[in-house]
Amino acid sequence: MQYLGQTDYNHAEPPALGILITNLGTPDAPTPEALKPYLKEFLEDPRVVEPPPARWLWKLILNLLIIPKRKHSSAEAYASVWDSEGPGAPLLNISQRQLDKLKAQLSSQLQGRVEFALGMRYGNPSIASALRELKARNVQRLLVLPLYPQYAAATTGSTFDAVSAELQRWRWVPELRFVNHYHDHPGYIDALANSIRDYQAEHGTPDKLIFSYHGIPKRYWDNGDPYPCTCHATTRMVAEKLGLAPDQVMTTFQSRFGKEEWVKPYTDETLKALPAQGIKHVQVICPGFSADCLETIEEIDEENREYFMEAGGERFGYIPALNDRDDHIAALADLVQQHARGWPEAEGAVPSEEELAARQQRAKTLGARN
Ligand SMILES: C=CC1=C(C)c2cc3[nH]c(cc4nc(cc5[nH]c(cc1n2)c(C)c5CCC(=O)O)C(CCC(=O)O)=C4C)c(C)c3C=C
Ligand SMILES: [Fe+2]
Ligand SMILES: [Fe+2]
Repeated sequence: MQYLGQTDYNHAEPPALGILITNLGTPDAPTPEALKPYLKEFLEDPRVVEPPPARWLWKLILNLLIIPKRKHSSAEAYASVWDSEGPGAPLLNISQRQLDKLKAQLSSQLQGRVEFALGMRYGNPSIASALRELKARNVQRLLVLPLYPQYAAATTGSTFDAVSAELQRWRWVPELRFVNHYHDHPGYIDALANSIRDYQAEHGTPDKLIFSYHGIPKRYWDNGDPYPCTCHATTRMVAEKLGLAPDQVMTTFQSRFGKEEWVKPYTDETLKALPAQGIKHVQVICPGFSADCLETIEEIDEENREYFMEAGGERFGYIPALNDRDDHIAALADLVQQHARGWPEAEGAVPSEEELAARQQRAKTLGARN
């Protein structure tokens, strides 16, 4: 095994703090050909589908039965949300805007050299490519911020796997910090509450405000995944902030995959049942999605809207994800600042002119060789 190293390392170049933001990722195009490798990478991840004891059997079923069928329906769903601007996938476009705004906000707030990159867990730009970009910019301290507010092994845990798999290949491993979750961060809760107020100022208040989170199989929760509990915590904190009574809000789980039981209540079944209980006006917010994507635009705002209206609902509102709202970016910037504290150089110990000159001198003497 040849570890990745830089043989012409420049000792005079000041080291940088790297901020890597990540999200789930998206196919390169809304076509069955592009969906095939994306779904394969995604669904072969053992953090996502914790495989039965015979892993080879799951891979066989996945590649021979599931992907050949699903790549067509998924491509169709992606085509319906594909943007005409930017790279196309909403998740990627929005993530890029989040990165640019976070960079603009933090560059003036953090001291010393700071470099930023965006990496996707599946598809492109990959986490490995983003890390190499940061390495090329002399990042020696790394802060990873997965844009999943609630920790889940399938998302945050899997991101850790991808980051560490890449770093295991490096000769000079950077110092590493990894944000685990921010489901209860005051800035995040405020931004959600503000986004609800903004939406309701225009569209009125509903009979029920539904907080819909991506689900996980119930088995994962039974085995110790904290995810459903932290989803409930986010709902409770936002409801308290808005002064809403417990019966005015509800937490549900969407995006089931496969036949086993997932955490309940299910978003789709709830929306189909509510009109018969006299709840005719709902608004849905998806706080677990930091950016709008297939699962919010197509699944909630199209598919689930239809379920509700067909069941006798009268008004359905989808409250957009926090995306690149200023208060969301401010919350993320605060999170980065909190986690970047206490690193000697990140605190502002930028090398002095004399130190830089001395480093240059040493570099010359050493022939700039590592
Ligand atoms: C067993 C399968 C899946 C688990 C577990 C799972 C957990 C999980 N996912 C997200 C966030 C997103 N998922 C997205 C798409 C998506 N998810 C699954 C399956 C599982 N997810 C599939 C097969 C897909 C692909 C789309 C499809 O074919 O239906 C997305 C959207 C990506 C996009 O490009 O827009 C996000 C975001 C979380 C937060 C989570 C566990 C907490
Ligand atoms: Fe998912
Ligand atoms: Fe979905």
